[in-house]
Amino acid sequence: MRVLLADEPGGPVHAGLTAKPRLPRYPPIWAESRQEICECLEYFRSYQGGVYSKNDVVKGYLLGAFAASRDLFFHDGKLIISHGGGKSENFVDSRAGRQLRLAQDQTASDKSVRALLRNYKEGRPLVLLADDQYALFPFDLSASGYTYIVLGIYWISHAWAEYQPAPTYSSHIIRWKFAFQWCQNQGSPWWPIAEGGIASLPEPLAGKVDPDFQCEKCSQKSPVVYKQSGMCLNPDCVGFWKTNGRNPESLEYSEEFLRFQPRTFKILPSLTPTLGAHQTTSSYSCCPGWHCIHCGRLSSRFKWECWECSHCHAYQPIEWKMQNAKDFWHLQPTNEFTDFRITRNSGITKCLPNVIDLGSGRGFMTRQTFVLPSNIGRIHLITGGPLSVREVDEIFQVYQQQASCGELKLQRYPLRTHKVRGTLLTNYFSQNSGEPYKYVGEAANSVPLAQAPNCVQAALDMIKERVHLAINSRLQFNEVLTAAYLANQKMSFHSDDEKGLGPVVASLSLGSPAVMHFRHHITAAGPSQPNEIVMSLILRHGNVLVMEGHGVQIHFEHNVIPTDFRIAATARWITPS
Ligand SMILES: O=C(O)CCC(=O)C(=O)O
Ligand SMILES: [Fe+2]
Repeated sequence: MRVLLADEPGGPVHAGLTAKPRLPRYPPIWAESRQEICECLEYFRSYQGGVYSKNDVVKGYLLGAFAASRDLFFHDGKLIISHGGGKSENFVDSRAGRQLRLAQDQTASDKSVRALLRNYKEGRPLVLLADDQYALFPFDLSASGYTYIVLGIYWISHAWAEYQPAPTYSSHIIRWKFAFQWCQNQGSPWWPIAEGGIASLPEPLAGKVDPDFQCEKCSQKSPVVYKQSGMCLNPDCVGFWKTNGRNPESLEYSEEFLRFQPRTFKILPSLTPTLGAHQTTSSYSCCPGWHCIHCGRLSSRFKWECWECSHCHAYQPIEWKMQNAKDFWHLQPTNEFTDFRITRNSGITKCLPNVIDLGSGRGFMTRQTFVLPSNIGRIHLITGGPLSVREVDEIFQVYQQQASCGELKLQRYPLRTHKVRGTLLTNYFSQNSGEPYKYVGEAANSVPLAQAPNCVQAALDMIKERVHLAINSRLQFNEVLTAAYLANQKMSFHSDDEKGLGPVVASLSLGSPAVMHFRHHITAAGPSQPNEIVMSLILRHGNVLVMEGHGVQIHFEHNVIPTDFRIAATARWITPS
Protein backbone atom coordinates (compact mmCIF):
# COMPACT_ATOMS: atom_id res chain seq x y z
CA MET A 1 0.00 0.00 0.00
CA ARG A 2 1.38 3.39 -0.94
CA VAL A 3 0.29 6.70 0.40
CA LEU A 4 0.66 9.67 -1.92
CA LEU A 5 1.93 12.71 -0.09
CA ALA A 6 1.67 16.37 -0.92
CA ASP A 7 5.34 16.94 -1.60
CA GLU A 8 6.20 13.72 -3.38
CA PRO A 9 7.05 13.78 -7.12
CA GLY A 10 3.81 12.84 -8.83
CA GLY A 11 1.90 13.93 -5.73
CA PRO A 12 -0.63 16.70 -6.05
CA VAL A 13 1.66 19.57 -5.15
CA HIS A 14 3.95 18.72 -8.02
CA ALA A 15 3.42 18.75 -11.69
CA GLY A 16 0.68 21.28 -11.39
CA LEU A 17 -1.42 18.99 -10.72
CA THR A 18 -2.32 16.20 -12.92
CA ALA A 19 -5.71 16.96 -14.34
CA LYS A 20 -8.31 16.34 -11.75
CA PRO A 21 -11.91 15.55 -12.57
CA ARG A 22 -14.60 18.17 -12.00
CA LEU A 23 -17.02 17.61 -9.20
CA PRO A 24 -20.07 15.94 -10.73
CA ARG A 25 -22.49 17.90 -8.51
CA TYR A 26 -22.69 21.12 -6.52
CA PRO A 27 -20.86 21.06 -3.20
CA PRO A 28 -23.47 21.43 -0.45
CA ILE A 29 -21.89 24.71 0.72
CA TRP A 30 -19.63 26.79 -1.51
CA ALA A 31 -18.74 30.39 -2.31
CA GLU A 32 -16.85 32.45 -4.81
CA SER A 33 -15.47 35.12 -2.52
CA ARG A 34 -13.92 35.24 0.90
CA GLN A 35 -16.52 37.81 1.91
CA GLU A 36 -19.35 35.38 1.16
CA ILE A 37 -17.72 32.82 3.45
CA CYS A 38 -17.13 35.34 6.21
CA GLU A 39 -20.57 36.94 6.01
CA CYS A 40 -22.50 33.66 5.81
CA LEU A 41 -20.72 31.28 8.14
CA GLU A 42 -20.35 32.04 11.79
CA TYR A 43 -17.51 29.50 12.00
CA PHE A 44 -15.29 31.33 9.53
CA ARG A 45 -15.16 35.09 9.97
CA SER A 46 -11.53 35.63 9.06
CA TYR A 47 -10.74 37.73 5.96
CA GLN A 48 -7.08 36.82 6.22
CA GLY A 49 -5.25 33.67 7.15
CA GLY A 50 -6.50 30.13 7.36
CA VAL A 51 -7.60 29.78 10.96
CA TYR A 52 -10.63 31.43 12.53
CA SER A 53 -10.77 31.27 16.31
CA LYS A 54 -13.01 32.86 18.90
CA ASN A 55 -12.10 32.97 22.59
CA ASP A 56 -9.03 30.88 21.81
CA VAL A 57 -11.03 28.02 20.29
CA VAL A 58 -10.81 27.30 16.56
CA LYS A 59 -14.18 27.37 14.79
CA GLY A 60 -13.02 27.00 11.21
CA TYR A 61 -9.83 25.96 9.42
CA LEU A 62 -9.21 26.67 5.75
CA LEU A 63 -7.03 24.33 3.70
CA GLY A 64 -5.35 26.46 1.07
CA ALA A 65 -2.58 26.81 -1.43
CA PHE A 66 0.53 26.18 0.56
CA ALA A 67 1.12 22.51 1.31
CA ALA A 68 3.86 21.56 3.74
CA SER A 69 5.85 18.30 3.71
CA ARG A 70 3.70 15.30 4.49
CA ASP A 71 0.38 17.12 4.32
CA LEU A 72 -2.16 14.45 3.57
CA PHE A 73 -5.73 13.82 2.38
CA PHE A 74 -6.40 10.25 3.31
CA HIS A 75 -9.24 7.75 3.72
CA ASP A 76 -11.04 9.78 1.05
CA GLY A 77 -10.67 12.88 3.15
CA LYS A 78 -11.76 11.41 6.46
CA LEU A 79 -8.24 11.92 7.74
CA ILE A 80 -6.52 15.17 6.79
CA ILE A 81 -3.09 16.25 7.96
CA SER A 82 -2.19 19.91 7.63
CA HIS A 83 0.29 22.35 9.08
CA GLY A 84 -1.52 24.66 11.42
CA GLY A 85 -1.97 28.27 10.85
CA GLY A 86 0.13 31.32 10.36
CA LYS A 87 3.61 32.36 9.29
CA SER A 88 3.18 30.77 5.87
CA GLU A 89 5.77 31.03 3.18
CA ASN A 90 3.56 32.58 0.58
CA PHE A 91 0.52 34.78 0.30
CA VAL A 92 -1.55 36.17 -2.54
CA ASP A 93 -1.65 39.85 -3.25
CA SER A 94 -4.57 40.79 -5.50
CA ARG A 95 -2.38 43.13 -7.53
CA ALA A 96 1.08 41.55 -7.44
CA GLY A 97 0.04 37.88 -7.47
CA ARG A 98 1.75 35.25 -5.37
CA GLN A 99 4.45 36.62 -3.10
CA LEU A 100 7.10 34.98 -1.01
CA ARG A 101 7.35 36.04 2.57
CA LEU A 102 9.90 35.24 5.23
CA ALA A 103 9.09 31.90 6.81
CA GLN A 104 9.28 31.81 10.59
CA ASP A 105 9.10 29.12 13.20
CA GLN A 106 5.64 28.46 14.54
CA THR A 107 5.41 28.19 18.29
CA ALA A 108 2.82 26.64 20.58
CA SER A 109 2.02 30.12 21.85
CA ASP A 110 1.18 31.57 18.40
CA LYS A 111 -2.48 32.61 18.39
CA SER A 112 -3.65 30.03 15.86
CA VAL A 113 -1.45 27.17 17.04
CA ARG A 114 -2.46 27.82 20.62
CA ALA A 115 -6.16 27.72 19.73
CA LEU A 116 -5.74 24.55 17.63
CA LEU A 117 -3.92 22.90 20.54
CA ARG A 118 -6.83 23.82 22.77
CA ASN A 119 -9.32 22.17 20.38
CA TYR A 120 -7.05 19.11 20.42
CA LYS A 121 -6.73 18.93 24.19
CA GLU A 122 -10.40 19.60 24.88
CA GLY A 123 -11.67 17.38 22.04
CA ARG A 124 -13.58 20.23 20.42
CA PRO A 125 -14.65 19.71 16.81
CA LEU A 126 -14.15 22.38 14.14
CA VAL A 127 -15.17 22.93 10.54
CA LEU A 128 -12.73 22.32 7.70
CA LEU A 129 -13.01 24.36 4.53
CA ALA A 130 -10.86 24.18 1.41
CA ASP A 131 -10.17 26.62 -1.38
CA ASP A 132 -9.58 25.83 -5.03
CA GLN A 133 -5.80 25.95 -4.51
CA TYR A 134 -5.77 23.14 -1.99
CA ALA A 135 -3.85 20.62 -4.06
CA LEU A 136 -4.86 17.50 -2.17
CA PHE A 137 -8.60 17.72 -2.79
CA PRO A 138 -9.12 15.16 -5.55
CA PHE A 139 -11.48 17.29 -7.67
CA ASP A 140 -10.86 20.42 -9.70
CA LEU A 141 -12.75 23.17 -7.92
CA SER A 142 -11.60 26.17 -9.93
CA ALA A 143 -12.93 24.75 -13.21
CA SER A 144 -16.45 25.11 -11.81
CA GLY A 145 -15.89 28.37 -9.95
CA TYR A 146 -16.05 26.78 -6.52
CA THR A 147 -13.43 29.02 -4.92
CA TYR A 148 -14.27 27.92 -1.38
CA ILE A 149 -16.02 24.77 -0.19
CA VAL A 150 -17.02 23.51 3.23
CA LEU A 151 -15.76 19.95 3.74
CA GLY A 152 -17.37 19.10 7.06
CA ILE A 153 -16.76 18.80 10.77
CA TYR A 154 -13.57 17.22 12.08
CA TRP A 155 -11.83 16.66 15.40
CA ILE A 156 -8.10 16.72 16.03
CA SER A 157 -6.63 13.33 16.88
CA HIS A 158 -2.96 14.39 17.00
CA ALA A 159 -0.92 17.55 17.22
CA TRP A 160 2.86 17.62 16.96
CA ALA A 161 5.75 19.79 15.81
CA GLU A 162 8.05 19.01 12.87
CA TYR A 163 11.16 20.43 11.35
CA GLN A 164 10.59 21.29 7.73
CA PRO A 165 12.92 22.68 5.11
CA ALA A 166 12.18 26.38 4.55
CA PRO A 167 11.52 26.83 0.84
CA THR A 168 13.19 30.23 0.58
CA TYR A 169 16.22 29.46 2.73
CA SER A 170 18.54 26.55 3.25
CA SER A 171 17.59 26.29 6.91
CA HIS A 172 14.72 24.52 8.63
CA ILE A 173 11.65 25.93 10.31
CA ILE A 174 9.32 24.51 12.92
CA ARG A 175 5.80 23.73 11.76
CA TRP A 176 2.97 22.49 13.93
CA LYS A 177 0.97 19.73 12.30
CA PHE A 178 -2.52 18.55 13.07
CA ALA A 179 -4.35 15.36 12.15
CA PHE A 180 -8.04 16.08 11.52
CA GLN A 181 -10.48 13.19 11.66
CA TRP A 182 -13.99 13.23 10.21
CA CYS A 183 -16.75 13.32 12.84
CA GLN A 184 -18.55 10.10 12.20
CA ASN A 185 -22.11 11.27 12.93
CA GLN A 186 -22.12 13.26 9.67
CA GLY A 187 -22.44 10.01 7.71
CA SER A 188 -20.09 9.76 4.72
CA PRO A 189 -18.31 12.75 3.17
CA TRP A 190 -20.42 14.44 0.50
CA TRP A 191 -17.79 14.33 -2.28
CA PRO A 192 -17.62 11.23 -4.46
CA ILE A 193 -14.75 8.81 -4.02
CA ALA A 194 -12.38 9.77 -6.81
CA GLU A 195 -11.53 6.99 -9.23
CA GLY A 196 -7.88 6.04 -9.05
CA GLY A 197 -7.67 8.44 -6.14
CA ILE A 198 -5.19 8.41 -3.36
CA ALA A 199 -4.82 5.03 -1.72
CA SER A 200 -6.62 4.33 1.52
CA LEU A 201 -5.89 1.75 4.10
CA PRO A 202 -8.35 -1.05 3.36
CA GLU A 203 -9.29 -1.70 6.96
CA PRO A 204 -8.66 0.22 10.15
CA LEU A 205 -6.02 -1.53 12.19
CA ALA A 206 -8.42 -2.14 15.02
CA GLY A 207 -7.20 -2.05 18.55
CA LYS A 208 -3.49 -1.68 17.98
CA VAL A 209 -2.03 1.54 19.33
CA ASP A 210 1.69 2.29 19.22
CA PRO A 211 2.98 3.37 22.61
CA ASP A 212 4.15 6.96 22.74
CA PHE A 213 7.82 7.74 22.44
CA GLN A 214 9.34 9.01 25.67
CA CYS A 215 12.31 11.34 25.32
CA GLU A 216 15.30 10.60 27.54
CA LYS A 217 16.30 14.24 27.60
CA CYS A 218 13.04 16.07 28.36
CA SER A 219 10.98 13.08 29.54
CA GLN A 220 8.04 14.27 27.39
CA LYS A 221 5.97 11.79 25.43
CA SER A 222 5.44 12.25 21.69
CA PRO A 223 3.16 10.27 19.39
CA VAL A 224 4.91 7.78 17.14
CA VAL A 225 4.13 9.44 13.83
CA TYR A 226 6.64 7.90 11.43
CA LYS A 227 7.33 4.32 10.57
CA GLN A 228 11.11 4.81 10.53
CA SER A 229 11.38 5.65 14.20
CA GLY A 230 9.80 7.35 17.17
CA MET A 231 11.48 10.60 18.20
CA CYS A 232 11.06 13.59 20.42
CA LEU A 233 8.61 16.10 18.93
CA ASN A 234 8.94 18.70 21.64
CA PRO A 235 10.49 21.70 19.86
CA ASP A 236 11.88 23.06 23.14
CA CYS A 237 14.03 19.97 23.73
CA VAL A 238 17.61 19.58 22.47
CA GLY A 239 16.60 16.10 21.30
CA PHE A 240 13.81 17.49 19.07
CA TRP A 241 13.59 15.89 15.62
CA LYS A 242 16.60 13.67 16.03
CA THR A 243 17.08 9.96 15.53
CA ASN A 244 20.44 8.68 16.71
CA GLY A 245 21.52 12.27 17.25
CA ARG A 246 20.83 13.41 13.66
CA ASN A 247 17.94 14.98 11.78
CA PRO A 248 16.14 12.22 9.90
CA GLU A 249 16.39 12.42 6.13
CA SER A 250 13.19 10.93 4.85
CA LEU A 251 10.16 9.93 6.78
CA GLU A 252 6.88 8.20 6.09
CA TYR A 253 3.86 8.00 8.33
CA SER A 254 3.40 4.80 10.23
CA GLU A 255 0.34 2.83 9.14
CA GLU A 256 -0.93 2.74 12.66
CA PHE A 257 -0.74 6.52 12.86
CA LEU A 258 -2.87 6.84 9.73
CA ARG A 259 -5.71 4.83 11.21
CA PHE A 260 -9.13 6.41 10.83
CA GLN A 261 -10.65 6.72 14.27
CA PRO A 262 -14.42 6.74 14.06
CA ARG A 263 -15.80 9.06 16.72
CA THR A 264 -19.21 10.61 17.19
CA PHE A 265 -20.12 13.79 19.03
CA LYS A 266 -23.36 14.52 20.84
CA ILE A 267 -23.66 18.03 19.45
CA LEU A 268 -22.11 19.25 16.23
CA PRO A 269 -22.26 22.83 14.96
CA SER A 270 -24.73 23.48 12.15
CA LEU A 271 -22.90 23.87 8.85
CA THR A 272 -25.45 26.02 7.08
CA PRO A 273 -26.12 29.62 8.11
CA THR A 274 -29.34 30.38 9.94
CA LEU A 275 -31.28 33.36 8.72
CA GLY A 276 -31.99 36.12 11.15
CA ALA A 277 -35.50 36.46 9.73
CA HIS A 278 -37.03 36.61 13.21
CA GLN A 279 -34.90 39.67 13.96
CA THR A 280 -35.74 43.30 13.29
CA THR A 281 -34.99 43.75 9.62
CA SER A 282 -32.53 46.54 10.28
CA SER A 283 -30.36 44.31 12.47
CA TYR A 284 -27.15 42.99 11.03
CA SER A 285 -28.21 39.37 11.33
CA CYS A 286 -30.69 40.17 8.57
CA CYS A 287 -27.96 41.38 6.34
CA PRO A 288 -25.15 39.16 5.50
CA GLY A 289 -25.40 35.73 4.16
CA TRP A 290 -27.77 33.44 2.41
CA HIS A 291 -27.34 29.78 1.64
CA CYS A 292 -29.08 28.62 -1.53
CA ILE A 293 -30.72 25.24 -1.05
CA HIS A 294 -30.82 24.73 -4.83
CA CYS A 295 -27.16 25.07 -5.68
CA GLY A 296 -25.35 25.33 -2.32
CA ARG A 297 -23.90 28.78 -3.07
CA LEU A 298 -23.39 31.23 -0.26
CA SER A 299 -24.25 34.80 -1.24
CA SER A 300 -23.78 38.05 0.59
CA ARG A 301 -26.96 40.07 0.79
CA PHE A 302 -26.37 42.56 -2.00
CA LYS A 303 -29.96 43.72 -2.50
CA TRP A 304 -31.99 45.63 0.04
CA GLU A 305 -35.34 44.00 -0.60
CA CYS A 306 -34.37 40.30 -0.78
CA TRP A 307 -31.74 37.66 -0.37
CA GLU A 308 -30.67 36.46 -3.78
CA CYS A 309 -28.41 33.61 -4.88
CA SER A 310 -25.52 35.00 -6.93
CA HIS A 311 -25.35 31.72 -8.85
CA CYS A 312 -28.86 30.52 -9.71
CA HIS A 313 -30.77 33.70 -8.75
CA ALA A 314 -33.18 31.95 -6.40
CA TYR A 315 -34.40 34.57 -3.93
CA GLN A 316 -36.30 35.20 -0.74
CA PRO A 317 -38.03 38.55 -0.16
CA ILE A 318 -37.45 40.50 3.04
CA GLU A 319 -40.43 42.20 4.58
CA TRP A 320 -39.16 45.50 5.93
CA LYS A 321 -40.22 46.52 9.44
CA MET A 322 -40.42 50.33 9.63
CA GLN A 323 -38.13 52.05 12.12
CA ASN A 324 -38.74 55.39 13.84
CA ALA A 325 -35.97 57.83 14.62
CA LYS A 326 -37.02 57.81 18.25
CA ASP A 327 -36.14 54.08 18.43
CA PHE A 328 -32.52 55.30 18.34
CA TRP A 329 -32.65 58.33 20.63
CA HIS A 330 -31.10 56.46 23.52
CA LEU A 331 -28.01 55.44 21.54
CA GLN A 332 -24.69 57.11 22.21
CA PRO A 333 -21.97 56.49 19.59
CA THR A 334 -19.22 56.90 22.18
CA ASN A 335 -18.86 57.57 25.89
CA GLU A 336 -15.88 59.82 25.35
CA PHE A 337 -17.66 62.97 24.15
CA THR A 338 -21.18 64.08 23.31
CA ASP A 339 -20.92 66.28 20.20
CA PHE A 340 -17.37 66.56 18.89
CA ARG A 341 -13.74 66.09 19.78
CA ILE A 342 -10.66 67.81 18.30
CA THR A 343 -7.17 66.59 19.17
CA ARG A 344 -4.88 69.18 20.69
CA ASN A 345 -2.16 69.34 18.03
CA SER A 346 -4.52 69.10 15.04
CA GLY A 347 -4.50 72.83 14.33
CA ILE A 348 -8.29 72.71 13.85
CA THR A 349 -10.19 75.55 15.48
CA LYS A 350 -13.81 75.74 16.50
CA CYS A 351 -15.87 78.90 15.94
CA LEU A 352 -18.63 80.02 18.26
CA PRO A 353 -21.98 78.43 17.34
CA ASN A 354 -24.29 80.46 15.16
CA VAL A 355 -28.08 80.46 15.38
CA ILE A 356 -29.82 81.00 12.03
CA ASP A 357 -33.54 81.69 11.44
CA LEU A 358 -35.13 79.25 8.99
CA GLY A 359 -37.78 81.84 8.20
CA SER A 360 -41.60 81.66 7.80
CA GLY A 361 -42.00 80.65 11.46
CA ARG A 362 -40.14 77.37 10.88
CA GLY A 363 -37.81 77.87 13.78
CA PHE A 364 -34.03 77.97 13.95
CA MET A 365 -30.99 75.95 13.08
CA THR A 366 -27.58 76.03 14.72
CA ARG A 367 -24.32 76.04 12.80
CA GLN A 368 -21.10 74.90 14.39
CA THR A 369 -18.03 75.58 12.25
CA PHE A 370 -14.58 73.98 12.44
CA VAL A 371 -11.75 75.66 10.56
CA LEU A 372 -9.00 73.41 9.24
CA PRO A 373 -5.32 74.44 9.61
CA SER A 374 -4.11 77.22 7.27
CA ASN A 375 -7.76 77.72 6.36
CA ILE A 376 -7.61 74.91 3.77
CA GLY A 377 -11.29 74.20 4.39
CA ARG A 378 -14.17 74.31 6.83
CA ILE A 379 -16.52 71.75 8.23
CA HIS A 380 -19.97 72.84 9.38
CA LEU A 381 -22.31 70.79 11.50
CA ILE A 382 -25.88 72.07 11.19
CA THR A 383 -28.50 71.06 13.71
CA GLY A 384 -32.20 71.73 13.08
CA GLY A 385 -34.44 72.98 15.88
CA PRO A 386 -37.46 71.05 17.23
CA LEU A 387 -39.79 72.48 14.56
CA SER A 388 -37.95 70.71 11.75
CA VAL A 389 -38.09 67.29 13.38
CA ARG A 390 -41.38 66.36 11.72
CA GLU A 391 -40.00 67.17 8.28
CA VAL A 392 -36.92 65.05 8.90
CA ASP A 393 -38.94 62.16 10.34
CA GLU A 394 -41.05 62.13 7.24
CA ILE A 395 -38.04 61.95 4.92
CA PHE A 396 -36.79 59.00 6.99
CA GLN A 397 -40.15 57.22 6.64
CA VAL A 398 -40.42 57.82 2.89
CA TYR A 399 -36.88 56.56 2.43
CA GLN A 400 -37.77 53.27 4.11
CA GLN A 401 -41.03 52.90 2.19
CA GLN A 402 -39.44 53.56 -1.18
CA ALA A 403 -36.51 51.25 -0.44
CA SER A 404 -38.71 48.36 0.64
CA CYS A 405 -41.03 48.61 -2.38
CA GLY A 406 -38.05 48.84 -4.74
CA GLU A 407 -38.66 52.42 -5.92
CA LEU A 408 -35.31 53.31 -4.38
CA LYS A 409 -32.92 50.59 -5.51
CA LEU A 410 -30.44 50.14 -2.70
CA GLN A 411 -27.63 47.66 -3.29
CA ARG A 412 -24.15 46.83 -2.13
CA TYR A 413 -21.60 47.41 -4.90
CA PRO A 414 -18.10 45.96 -5.38
CA LEU A 415 -15.19 47.94 -3.99
CA ARG A 416 -12.70 48.87 -6.67
CA THR A 417 -9.53 48.10 -4.74
CA HIS A 418 -9.03 45.66 -1.90
CA LYS A 419 -6.85 42.74 -0.88
CA VAL A 420 -9.44 40.04 -0.31
CA ARG A 421 -9.99 37.13 -2.68
CA GLY A 422 -13.02 37.49 -4.97
CA THR A 423 -15.43 40.40 -5.08
CA LEU A 424 -15.65 42.57 -1.98
CA LEU A 425 -18.93 44.45 -1.56
CA THR A 426 -19.26 47.70 0.34
CA ASN A 427 -20.31 47.39 3.96
CA TYR A 428 -23.41 49.55 3.30
CA PHE A 429 -26.17 49.74 0.71
CA SER A 430 -26.32 52.64 -1.69
CA GLN A 431 -28.13 54.31 -4.53
CA ASN A 432 -26.88 57.14 -6.67
CA SER A 433 -29.00 59.83 -8.30
CA GLY A 434 -27.60 62.26 -10.86
CA GLU A 435 -24.02 62.19 -12.15
CA PRO A 436 -22.45 58.73 -11.83
CA TYR A 437 -20.25 58.36 -8.75
CA LYS A 438 -17.17 56.24 -9.36
CA TYR A 439 -16.95 54.68 -5.91
CA VAL A 440 -20.25 52.87 -5.99
CA GLY A 441 -21.41 51.23 -9.17
CA GLU A 442 -20.63 54.13 -11.55
CA ALA A 443 -23.27 54.50 -14.27
CA ALA A 444 -24.87 51.13 -13.38
CA ASN A 445 -25.92 52.61 -10.05
CA SER A 446 -27.37 55.88 -11.15
CA VAL A 447 -30.72 57.35 -12.12
CA PRO A 448 -31.04 60.89 -13.51
CA LEU A 449 -31.72 63.40 -10.76
CA ALA A 450 -35.07 64.36 -12.32
CA GLN A 451 -36.21 60.73 -11.98
CA ALA A 452 -34.84 60.25 -8.48
CA PRO A 453 -37.34 58.88 -5.94
CA ASN A 454 -39.18 61.45 -3.77
CA CYS A 455 -37.12 60.64 -0.71
CA VAL A 456 -33.92 61.66 -2.52
CA GLN A 457 -35.52 64.85 -3.84
CA ALA A 458 -36.78 65.75 -0.37
CA ALA A 459 -33.37 65.12 1.18
CA LEU A 460 -31.69 67.23 -1.51
CA ASP A 461 -34.15 70.11 -0.96
CA MET A 462 -33.41 70.10 2.75
CA ILE A 463 -29.64 69.96 2.17
CA LYS A 464 -29.79 72.85 -0.31
CA GLU A 465 -31.78 75.03 2.05
CA ARG A 466 -29.49 74.37 5.02
CA VAL A 467 -26.29 74.84 3.01
CA HIS A 468 -27.59 78.09 1.55
CA LEU A 469 -28.35 79.49 4.99
CA ALA A 470 -25.17 78.14 6.55
CA ILE A 471 -22.57 79.30 4.08
CA ASN A 472 -24.54 81.99 2.40
CA SER A 473 -24.27 80.81 -1.17
CA ARG A 474 -26.73 79.15 -3.53
CA LEU A 475 -24.91 76.06 -4.61
CA GLN A 476 -25.80 73.62 -7.32
CA PHE A 477 -25.67 69.89 -6.63
CA ASN A 478 -26.06 67.35 -9.42
CA GLU A 479 -25.42 64.12 -7.55
CA VAL A 480 -26.88 62.55 -4.40
CA LEU A 481 -25.51 59.34 -2.97
CA THR A 482 -27.81 57.62 -0.52
CA ALA A 483 -26.05 55.27 1.87
CA ALA A 484 -28.13 52.94 4.05
CA TYR A 485 -26.45 51.19 6.94
CA LEU A 486 -27.89 48.27 8.89
CA ALA A 487 -26.70 47.81 12.45
CA ASN A 488 -22.93 47.05 12.43
CA GLN A 489 -22.36 48.40 8.95
CA LYS A 490 -20.15 51.40 8.29
CA MET A 491 -18.24 53.39 5.69
CA SER A 492 -14.46 53.03 5.95
CA PHE A 493 -11.89 55.82 5.63
CA HIS A 494 -11.93 57.53 2.25
CA SER A 495 -11.99 61.00 0.79
CA ASP A 496 -14.54 62.23 -1.70
CA ASP A 497 -11.98 62.84 -4.42
CA GLU A 498 -14.04 62.16 -7.54
CA LYS A 499 -12.66 63.93 -10.62
CA GLY A 500 -14.56 67.16 -11.23
CA LEU A 501 -15.90 67.30 -7.67
CA GLY A 502 -17.16 70.73 -6.61
CA PRO A 503 -15.85 72.38 -3.43
CA VAL A 504 -18.86 71.57 -1.21
CA VAL A 505 -20.05 68.15 -0.08
CA ALA A 506 -23.11 68.12 2.19
CA SER A 507 -24.96 65.24 3.81
CA LEU A 508 -28.21 64.77 5.70
CA SER A 509 -28.24 62.16 8.47
CA LEU A 510 -31.33 60.10 9.28
CA GLY A 511 -31.94 57.43 11.89
CA SER A 512 -29.42 56.33 14.48
CA PRO A 513 -26.56 58.64 15.48
CA ALA A 514 -23.14 58.03 13.96
CA VAL A 515 -19.62 59.12 14.64
CA MET A 516 -17.64 60.62 11.79
CA HIS A 517 -13.86 60.60 12.19
CA PHE A 518 -11.33 62.68 10.28
CA ARG A 519 -7.65 61.85 9.89
CA HIS A 520 -4.86 63.15 7.68
CA HIS A 521 -4.67 61.68 4.24
CA ILE A 522 -1.74 59.26 4.04
CA THR A 523 -0.04 61.50 1.47
CA ALA A 524 -0.68 64.68 3.43
CA ALA A 525 0.26 63.76 6.98
CA GLY A 526 0.54 66.91 9.00
CA PRO A 527 1.71 67.22 12.58
CA SER A 528 -0.22 64.11 13.67
CA GLN A 529 0.62 60.50 12.80
CA PRO A 530 -0.97 59.35 9.51
CA ASN A 531 -3.56 57.11 11.21
CA GLU A 532 -4.31 59.36 14.13
CA ILE A 533 -7.85 60.71 14.28
CA VAL A 534 -7.74 64.52 14.49
CA MET A 535 -11.43 65.29 14.77
CA SER A 536 -14.62 63.35 15.48
CA LEU A 537 -18.19 64.57 15.13
CA ILE A 538 -21.48 63.03 16.18
CA LEU A 539 -24.00 63.06 13.34
CA ARG A 540 -27.57 62.85 14.62
CA HIS A 541 -30.97 62.44 12.99
CA GLY A 542 -31.64 65.62 11.02
CA ASN A 543 -28.08 66.99 11.11
CA VAL A 544 -26.54 68.37 7.93
CA LEU A 545 -22.77 68.08 7.65
CA VAL A 546 -21.00 70.37 5.19
CA MET A 547 -17.43 69.86 4.03
CA GLU A 548 -16.40 73.11 2.38
CA GLY A 549 -13.27 73.44 0.27
CA HIS A 550 -11.22 70.97 -1.80
CA GLY A 551 -8.60 71.00 0.95
CA VAL A 552 -10.90 68.92 3.17
CA GLN A 553 -10.73 66.04 0.68
CA ILE A 554 -7.11 66.57 -0.39
CA HIS A 555 -5.68 66.66 3.12
CA PHE A 556 -8.12 64.57 5.12
CA GLU A 557 -10.00 61.30 5.01
CA HIS A 558 -13.23 60.56 6.85
CA ASN A 559 -15.21 57.50 7.88
CA VAL A 560 -18.67 57.01 9.34
CA ILE A 561 -19.63 54.49 12.04
CA PRO A 562 -23.35 54.44 12.82
CA THR A 563 -24.69 52.99 16.07
CA ASP A 564 -27.59 51.20 14.37
CA PHE A 565 -29.81 51.56 11.31
CA ARG A 566 -29.04 54.82 9.54
CA ILE A 567 -29.51 56.53 6.18
CA ALA A 568 -27.40 59.38 4.84
CA ALA A 569 -27.94 61.41 1.69
CA THR A 570 -24.77 63.13 0.47
CA ALA A 571 -25.03 65.83 -2.19
CA ARG A 572 -22.17 66.91 -4.45
CA TRP A 573 -21.43 68.72 -7.66
CA ILE A 574 -19.55 66.62 -10.19
CA THR A 575 -18.61 68.26 -13.49
CA PRO A 576 -20.19 66.03 -16.16
CA SER A 577 -17.50 64.20 -18.12
O1 LIG B 1 -22.80 58.41 5.86
C1 LIG B 1 -22.44 59.58 5.84
O2 LIG B 1 -22.87 60.40 6.61
C2 LIG B 1 -21.39 60.08 4.88
C3 LIG B 1 -21.11 59.22 3.76
C4 LIG B 1 -19.89 59.64 3.00
O3 LIG B 1 -18.88 59.96 3.55
C5 LIG B 1 -19.94 59.57 1.55
O4 LIG B 1 -20.99 59.28 0.98
O5 LIG B 1 -18.90 59.82 0.93
FE1 LIG C 1 -17.43 60.63 2.06
